[in-house]
Amino acid sequence: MKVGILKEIKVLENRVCMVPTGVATMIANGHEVYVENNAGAGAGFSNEEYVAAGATVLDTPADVYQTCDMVMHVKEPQPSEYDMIREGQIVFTYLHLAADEPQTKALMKAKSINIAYETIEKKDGSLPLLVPMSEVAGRMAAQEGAKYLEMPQGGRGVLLGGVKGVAPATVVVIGGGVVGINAAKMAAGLGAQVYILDTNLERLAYLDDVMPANVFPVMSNPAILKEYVTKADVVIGAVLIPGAKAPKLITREMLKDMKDGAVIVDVAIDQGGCFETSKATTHAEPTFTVEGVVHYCVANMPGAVARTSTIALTNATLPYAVQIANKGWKKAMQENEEIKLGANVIDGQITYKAVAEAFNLDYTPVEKFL
Ligand SMILES: NC(=O)C1=CN([C@@H]2O[C@H](COP(=O)(O)OP(=O)(O)OC[C@H]3O[C@@H](n4cnc5c(N)ncnc54)[C@H](O)[C@@H]3O)[C@@H](O)[C@H]2O)C=CC1
Ligand SMILES: CC(=O)C(=O)O
Ligand SMILES: [Mg+2]
Repeated sequence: MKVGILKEIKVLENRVCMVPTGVATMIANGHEVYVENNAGAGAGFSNEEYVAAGATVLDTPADVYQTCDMVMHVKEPQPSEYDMIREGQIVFTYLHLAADEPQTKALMKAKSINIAYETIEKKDGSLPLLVPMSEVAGRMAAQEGAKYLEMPQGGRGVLLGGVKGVAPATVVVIGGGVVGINAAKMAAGLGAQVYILDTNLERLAYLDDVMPANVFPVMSNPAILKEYVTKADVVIGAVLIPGAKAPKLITREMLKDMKDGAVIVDVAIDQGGCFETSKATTHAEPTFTVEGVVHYCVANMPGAVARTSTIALTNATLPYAVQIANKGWKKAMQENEEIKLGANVIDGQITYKAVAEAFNLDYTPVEKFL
């Protein structure tokens, strides 16, 4: 198969979807790899390293889409690419379709085979291609919360860990999954008083076992949410219903009771965000303020630490990319339930239920195509 490595084009997105050692693995499996010019430069991987690994460098994204049977990205295809995607072409990347109707319709129109990293799911319900970036974004969320609490950044001027004789900041994490546990761990390490809210009792029990003494797992419900965001200096949004639009848990009205200069970090923004007032921002202009509350809503947080993130992401994606390339998408899905759950839009039809539901469009089970 001809495999294409596209350069990321979102603002300040420096990750790349395959490192040179990954290219060597693909080639050892009998495939050809085509890399867009300088695709790895932002993460510190030169064209020369890709060529040494056996890849061919192509000038433009159009060349990559034109040449390859499967194209890979980190982030979702951007509008400038929609018309380049070819019928029957495999597109393997994060898609986050439930938050993006224009992209969903563009991929339907393209009749391509769109496999989303974020809905590939193991038997135990874990999301192996989301986990590494959730670890990064969770850890970053505590850092960003600390940074935007500083007065020059618009925050209320509270130091996360406090100092002797002065209480630390209160951090409320909504969602105790991978993002949540990583955010809580970092905020706790800096000395904050951390509350981690989830609706899954088993998960709360686990968090209670593994979290340090300054992290308090709490069963979430609307009344508890209202109470805890009111006392928070930082609120981190980290909920997920796989593949679906994030539930709006914090309303504009609730912000009015929050402290002036408090900070929201809505990590769930890639799925639409869990605050009513969230809208996606970029690393160039990460924040805005509503009702006196600073909102940080960057949909590609790990792109800011591209070196760490690229290596962590490609460690996880490569084995799946190799399987899809070796077997073709149909056989890969027939033989591996995890990859089958990655099918979001196939040949013009939506094959992931939560995406169809997000836009009230028809759902077609992927089995129809296998
Ligand atoms: N902005 C960015 O750059 C990035 C965003 N993300 C996003 O962060 C979000 C969280 O991802 P993960 O932690 O990996 O998911 P996860 O599946 O590990 O955890 C989600 C948690 O939310 C909980 N939950 C669901 N509904 C809830 C509710 N109503 N109230 C309280 N808790 C609830 C679940 O029980 C689960 O423990 C996802 O949308 C993911 O795509 C991940 C990486 C980067
Ligand atoms: C998961 C995701 O949205 C990211 O890594 O950018
Ligand atoms: Mg994202």
